[in-house]
Amino acid sequence: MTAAPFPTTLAPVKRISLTRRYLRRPLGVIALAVMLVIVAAALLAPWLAPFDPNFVQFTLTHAEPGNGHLLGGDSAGRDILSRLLYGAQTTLFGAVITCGAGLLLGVPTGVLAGYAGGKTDRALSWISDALQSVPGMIVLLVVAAGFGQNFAILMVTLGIFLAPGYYRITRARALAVRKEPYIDAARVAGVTNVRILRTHMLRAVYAPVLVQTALTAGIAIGMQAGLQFLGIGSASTPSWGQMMNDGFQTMLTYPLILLWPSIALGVTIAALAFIGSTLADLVSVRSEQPTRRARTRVREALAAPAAADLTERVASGEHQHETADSVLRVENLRVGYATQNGVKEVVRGVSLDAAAGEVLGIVGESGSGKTQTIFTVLDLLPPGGTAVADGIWVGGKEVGKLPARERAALLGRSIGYVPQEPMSNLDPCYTVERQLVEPLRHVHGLSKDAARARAREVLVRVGITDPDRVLRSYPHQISGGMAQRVLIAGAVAGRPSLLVADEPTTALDVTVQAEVLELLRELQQEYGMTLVIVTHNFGVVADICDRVVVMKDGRIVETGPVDRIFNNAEQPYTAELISASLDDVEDRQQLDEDWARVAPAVAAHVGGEDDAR
Ligand SMILES: Nc1ncnc2c1ncn2[C@@H]1O[C@H](COP(=O)(O)OP(=O)(O)OP(=O)(O)O)[C@@H](O)[C@H]1O
Repeated sequence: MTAAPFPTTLAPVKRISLTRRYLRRPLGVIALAVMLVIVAAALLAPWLAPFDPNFVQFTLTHAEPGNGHLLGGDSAGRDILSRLLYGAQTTLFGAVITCGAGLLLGVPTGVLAGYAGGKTDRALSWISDALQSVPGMIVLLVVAAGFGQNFAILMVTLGIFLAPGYYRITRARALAVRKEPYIDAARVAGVTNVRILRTHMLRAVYAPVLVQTALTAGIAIGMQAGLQFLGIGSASTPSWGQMMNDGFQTMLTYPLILLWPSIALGVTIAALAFIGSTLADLVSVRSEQPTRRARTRVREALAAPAAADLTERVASGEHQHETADSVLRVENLRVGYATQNGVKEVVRGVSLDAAAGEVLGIVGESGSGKTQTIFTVLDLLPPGGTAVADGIWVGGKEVGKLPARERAALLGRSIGYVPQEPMSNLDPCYTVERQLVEPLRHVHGLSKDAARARAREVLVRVGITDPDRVLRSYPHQISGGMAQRVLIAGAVAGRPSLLVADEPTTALDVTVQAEVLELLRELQQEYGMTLVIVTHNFGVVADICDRVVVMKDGRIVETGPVDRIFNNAEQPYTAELISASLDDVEDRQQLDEDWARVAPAVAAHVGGEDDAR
């Protein structure tokens, strides 16, 4: 038997370090190598430089390369290569001082402002803004007038002016992390603020700080060269800016004198820019988006015809209705994600359908692939997810064959969606009215007044007694149960033919749960909709479903009318799940043991059906 092309159980998630991910980017690796060569040249200058950088030989004035002087001589008769090597020291030293000052000032204050908020945030942000509004170059020239010979002071001053760059990114990151529940949990557990700042906060900001440092170093090197070009700094310390000044004087007659330091400066700044942009790519959201190649790889693995005859690859589930009679029909759906260990397949050949007016329950334990299945139908798979199917039909139309725009229009008009978390599915920036009225106007083409009247009418229908107040409210002004009613109202307001509800009662308390289920059933009957309800709870299935699909590990274990499944489940796994769900007594281990026992037989059974079809 051929080996399965991908793991059949979920692979453990491996965390890949930033360094390893960086080393996979060729452009970043080249830039880093160039930078390392420049750093090595600077550090080893006393050994690599063939001459003293300030040693003057009259015969070397404006000399062409050759005679032991690889890059020739400058206007004062000094060896250009030696001055370049020592100049690299000055340049990198200046960049380190600037970045150090920026880091020391910007990072702790940014983290503190983001974490503490309130007055601290306002005061520190005011200082940062003020610093940015001061013309830095003028201050640098004033400082240069006072400490012209001491370049370190000048670079520290530059670092102070570049600190707001660090401040802004660390403050924004800390503001976001401060709202995370794990920070609240740490506080409740008695972890001190200083410790939270040192651990959680600094860890959260380190990646953007790395990116900022690469960019700041590039800016610092450019500014430093500019100041040295103007003649600021000690004349006895070789620097690239000074060398450019010298070359500039004789640019037309001896262009090579200007060329060498310009190349050194350009290459160094470009290397830092590439390092910065590679890092930015790796730590930004963009890196979570899979590449086209990765998508193709997943699609090929999911559709691999060579593996089609494997027991693991047959479709599971069955169709009860003709395509023309089905409001929803899914055939052999596979969903996968690219991981370091290959393709992780989370839905493994699911076939199901639902007719007009039918209530279909998709039930299964956590991670069984219920949500991924309906997310594919709704076109809501997260960016990393890739789906392949023999076909998905909504209202008799094969959605996969429609152009993206038509598909969005069809889904928007035909399907209403009730999500799991009511509060996080309402935009806190807009009133309930705006959120109900906008889709009715723009998707369903109602006028503003008609849309408002419809929104009010459905709010009343879902049991909201003061619809005008709720319409005026923002999401935080209403309760969770009311928010779920608002979402149900929004889902049915466009009179869809299919209503999909994903664990619609999970986030609600028990009394509200029963009311919401009752409401869904009433609306389904009243509007004649098909209702597909995703749940892990057989109690919900018993309450409102006509038919049920039982899922485990991305496959359908069993499907049938609710009465039959409850009274005479064919699969022991289903029976265990029912009793665990209703009585809450069976333990998890028992479920797993039963599944391990029957899994091969189930796979063979559904495989046989699939082949026959
Ligand atoms: N963005 C993602 N990247 C990788 N794997 C994912 C992603 N989203 C979901 N999965 C995996 O897909 C599998 C199925 O998830 P799904 O959300 O469909 O489960 P579920 O049956 O709806 O469970 P629950 O009731 O807990 O939501 C899980 O193993 C999950 O880890």
